[in-house]
Amino acid sequence: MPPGSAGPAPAPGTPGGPLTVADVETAARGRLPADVWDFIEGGSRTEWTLAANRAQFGHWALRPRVLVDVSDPDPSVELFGDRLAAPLAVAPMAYHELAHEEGELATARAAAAEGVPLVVAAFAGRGLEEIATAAGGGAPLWLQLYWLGRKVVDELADRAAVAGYRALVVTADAPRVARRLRDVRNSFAPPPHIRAVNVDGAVPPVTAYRAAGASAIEAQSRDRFDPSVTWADLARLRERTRLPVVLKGVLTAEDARLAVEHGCAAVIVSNHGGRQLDGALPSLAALPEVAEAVAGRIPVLLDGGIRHGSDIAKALALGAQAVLVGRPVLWGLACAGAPGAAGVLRLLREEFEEAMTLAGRPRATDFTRTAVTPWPPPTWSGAPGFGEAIPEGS
Ligand SMILES: Cc1cc2nc3c(=O)[nH]c(=O)nc-3n(C[C@H](O)[C@H](O)[C@H](O)COP(=O)(O)O)c2cc1C
Ligand SMILES: CCCCC(=O)C(=O)O
Repeated sequence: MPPGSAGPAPAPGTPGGPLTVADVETAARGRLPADVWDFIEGGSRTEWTLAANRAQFGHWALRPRVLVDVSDPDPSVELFGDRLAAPLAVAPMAYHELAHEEGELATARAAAAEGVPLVVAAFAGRGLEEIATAAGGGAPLWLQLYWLGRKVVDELADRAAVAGYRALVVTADAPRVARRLRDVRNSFAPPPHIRAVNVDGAVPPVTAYRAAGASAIEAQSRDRFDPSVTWADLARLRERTRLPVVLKGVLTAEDARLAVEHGCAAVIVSNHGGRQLDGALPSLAALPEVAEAVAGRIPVLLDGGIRHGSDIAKALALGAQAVLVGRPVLWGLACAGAPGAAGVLRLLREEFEEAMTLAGRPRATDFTRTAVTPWPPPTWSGAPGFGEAIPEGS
């Protein structure tokens, strides 16, 4: 049990429980050791991109339609042959046991209860087969991969296929883990009982890299991530596996086009939650150009800063078919284990359903480009226009 806590906090949706994702965040903070909190919450360097991810949602406003029959809103969407209860998935995050002792097993149960995919991280603390058992077929599982050498990647891809995973997610924005100053100041390393069991043997445990004034996670990545990989390696993996290959960490039209050309089944517009290239554009700002370049050929997903149902609506309107949510799921886990994480997912789905109903857009696919407008309008002096051309002379 995390220090300072006396049993589970109420999960969202229970009487007296949190009403917003921000409430869950506040409750989680009091339940986690300071260095773990910093690792989860933090971004790289100045944390500009981390803040910009959130701020960008404030630069778009929804355009509601009225007198539309919204008696039966349906937030579900289909991805890779699976029907999802909402256009929502759990983003890959290493070491869920930092938030709760049941780790990814609890998250898998939460995702299954809510009918949304869980992207299991290569650096999960539980075996990918036992996570599949915990999900019990209720949630599609996708496996995230880092470039840890061809042998490790191939083995993980094969195990995922055998265990019934539905997709592979290749993270492309991390040739190494960026410098995260909070982790450096805290000399952060996960405690020794938390191990990346799926890559154990191939990669020395992260605690082996523990050093004063350094992040063990960054040090391990510098030692073991392969920064020489290119599109050719992605193409090779795609040819080798029968699972759809999703590329995570795309922020430009150029890379989106290359992803389509190299046979990716989807792209995830992401800056790794502001944890990799500091100064990179906010993911919502990159979404329109990626969606335009992809032109409907493959699904476009987005993560980074999703904290409300209306954020999901805005992302869909700007070209995403679904979003992934990261930190809030760990906050839910920290508060109340599986029910806490499920509560966060349910809260986001319910908020999204409310947005659908009140915006007069009863299907997820009704959030087209006309469902949002830049805010403040680009013609206002001082408004930068965020992704829209500013008219001459304005
Ligand atoms: C604690 C933590 C660990 C993460 N670990 C991974 C990882 O192992 N692989 C990966 O591709 N992304 C990882 N990410 C990034 C998430 O997949 C996702 O891009 C990001 O958290 C989304 O932003 P959000 O937290 O604002 O929702 C991690 C993020 C956090 C907060
Ligand atoms: C080697 C684990 C990396 C985790 C990660 O990607 C993150 O903390 O953002």
